[in-house]
Parts: sequence; structure tokens; C-alpha cells
Amino acid sequence: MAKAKKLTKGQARRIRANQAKKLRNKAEEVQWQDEELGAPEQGIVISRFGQHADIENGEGNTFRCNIRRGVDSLVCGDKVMFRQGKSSEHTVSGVIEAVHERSSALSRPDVYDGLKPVAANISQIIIVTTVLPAFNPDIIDRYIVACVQTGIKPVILMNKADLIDEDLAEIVEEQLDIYRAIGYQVLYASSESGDGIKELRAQLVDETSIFVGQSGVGKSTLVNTLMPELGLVTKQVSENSGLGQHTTTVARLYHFEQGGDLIDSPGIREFGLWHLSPEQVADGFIEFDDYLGTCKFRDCKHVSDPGCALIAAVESGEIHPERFASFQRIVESLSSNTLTTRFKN
Ligand SMILES: Nc1nc2c(ncn2[C@@H]2O[C@H](COP(=O)(O)OP(=O)(O)OP(=O)(O)O)[C@@H](O)[C@H]2O)c(=O)[nH]1
Ligand SMILES: [Zn+2]
Repeated sequence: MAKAKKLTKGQARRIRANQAKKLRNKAEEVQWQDEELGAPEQGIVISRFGQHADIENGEGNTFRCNIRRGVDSLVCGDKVMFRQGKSSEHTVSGVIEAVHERSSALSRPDVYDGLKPVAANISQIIIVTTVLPAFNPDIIDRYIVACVQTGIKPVILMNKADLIDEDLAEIVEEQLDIYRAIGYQVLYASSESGDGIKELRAQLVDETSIFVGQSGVGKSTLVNTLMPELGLVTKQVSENSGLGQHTTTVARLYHFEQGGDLIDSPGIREFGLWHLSPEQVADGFIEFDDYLGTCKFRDCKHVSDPGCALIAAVESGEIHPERFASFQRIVESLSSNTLTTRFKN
């Protein structure tokens, strides 16, 4: 076992503050009487902790609420009907009565529950990529597959645009053109130079977005650029996680100043990088749609099978060879199960 380290005063203080917070976060289970509650109103789940959730109403006020029995699988981003509690005796200030149907849901595999929802009503996934770490089309394609699975619109963001010099620009454009040709939207941005930030902000208005992408592509820096007021929170979170706290795993909804919402957590950022079936991967390459099911053999693996309609479409230039190669690499990696670990680096 590792030798126990002596804590600095700052660390000890943070641990105490965290323990106090945990106590506060412990839901008080209130048996609300009808007369103790206000009229039903609309709200949105800012975050969910165990048996309670923080709900924001139309006026922008937040209420820590109990969840009525029967209201299940409530997650960040869910739209709810709730009632404010009139009494100030309780540490909770309302109760959630019902959840509206979701327009989309992100789920992650759970050892106990199969697929477990983690966030709801997301309207766009910003797939952040860059040139340092090196541009990786397999990861982008993998995220796009996840977008197709969930029915959420992807937007590809070429980040750290300040690092793209003249020599690189042409190669980068060539890569991005592959996605534009399929119909995907592509943006450039740089937190460093500020280029493209205005356009990115405009893209976020009226949407509920998440940022996904490989480690080091600049997601945290972007979030800090877009929401400087969060800077402190991010810092605190990383300090806590350094002490082995797991306060960062809960998905949380934030508002952009110019409009639009962001749902974020480390788990959310890794969304979509888990196991898929080869069929799901094929469905996620939408330019394959017209050809799937038309191969000579019904169980065609689209590798080197004779009469493969996908291979024919690549040869005739209708499917881009790089996308097809990426499809094959992803499918191949599913069996060796190396992809997830590779993506985690
Ligand atoms: N040149 C340049 N560097 C950037 C830019 N944005 C971020 N970086 C740097 O890229 C590195 C990684 O940035 P992060 O924001 O931590 O990346 P991340 O995607 O959040 O990484 P994880 O937290 O590991 O998922 C840091 O050293 C940043 O300073 C940019 O626009 N231009
Ligand atoms: Zn085939």
C-alpha cells in the first residue's frame, strides 16, 4: 500500500469543505403535503445527485428538489414539471412531479443497468479535433457513429487553428472537405488567437451542446474561453480530482451568455467511445446507406468480399476511400477491443 501522505493545510481545508458539501448534498427526504407546495411549473434539470436534483425554473432560479416516486431515470437536461415548497424548514425546496419526453438521450454502458442515460435533450455534439495531437479521422468517425445512433447533429470543430500554418492548411482542408462533402458542418476556432470564437458562439445559440474529443484537443480551454466565469469551477474540480474526489463525474448544464446551453462533465466528453457492433458502425457512415444491403452476399463484411457494393462504390468514387478505410479500421478494432484504450490516451 502507498504510504499515507501528509496533507497540506489547503488540501485538508478542501477535504473538509467537500465533506460539508457532501452532507449538504445528502437529500432530505420530505413527505410533501399538497398544501406545502406551490403551483406546478416547468423546469430543467441542471444536475442530478442521487435522490434529488437541482431544477431551474423559467425565471432562472434554482431549486434543490426531491424526486417523486415513479419519476425515474431523471438526468441532466431533462425537462420537468415541479412544484416549489413553501416552507423554509427543509434543506430541499421543491419536488419533481413528472418528466417530459426527451428529444434525445446520451447513455453509457453500466455494469448493472445495461445502458444508463446520463444526459437528455442534447441538440448538437461539437466534435473537437485539431492538428496537435495529430488529426485522427477514426476518432471523428467514431463520434459521428455515436451521433447517428443518438440522432444528434454533429458539428466538426477544427480547434487550435493558430497552429495550422500554410503547409498544413492544404492537408487540413482536404481532410475536412471529406466531411463537408457528406453534409457535415465544419468550423475552425482558436482559443489562443480568438479566431472563429464568434462563429462558434453563434453556432451554440438556441442549442444544447456537448463538446467531445480526444484528450488534449483543447476542450477545457474552449469552455473557459466561452464561459470565463466558469474558470474557477474548472480549477476547483481538477484540484478535487487530484485528491481522488469524484465530484466531477456528474453532468451539469450551463448557460452561455449569448444563449444556448452546454452540458459538460468528463464522462460526457468521452461519450460514444465504447463498444459498438459492426452493423452500428456501418449505419453511422451515412454515405453508405444507399449501398448497405445491396452486396452480393447478405453477410458481406465489406472487407474483401466478392460483389461488395461498398467496395464498388469506393472504386467508382462515390464513397471516399479514406472514410471506407476508417470504417474498416474501426470495425477491425472492435474485435481486438483496442480502440477504447487507444482513445483514452
Ligand atoms: N496553440 C493552441 N493551444 C491550445 C489551444 N487551446 C488549447 N491549447 C492547449 O492545448 C492543451 C490541451 O488543452 P485542454 O483544454 O486541456 O484540452 P482538453 O481537450 O480539455 O484535454 P482533456 O482535459 O485531457 O480532455 C493545453 O496545453 C492548452 O494550452 C489553442 O487554441 N491553440
Ligand atoms: Zn459489402
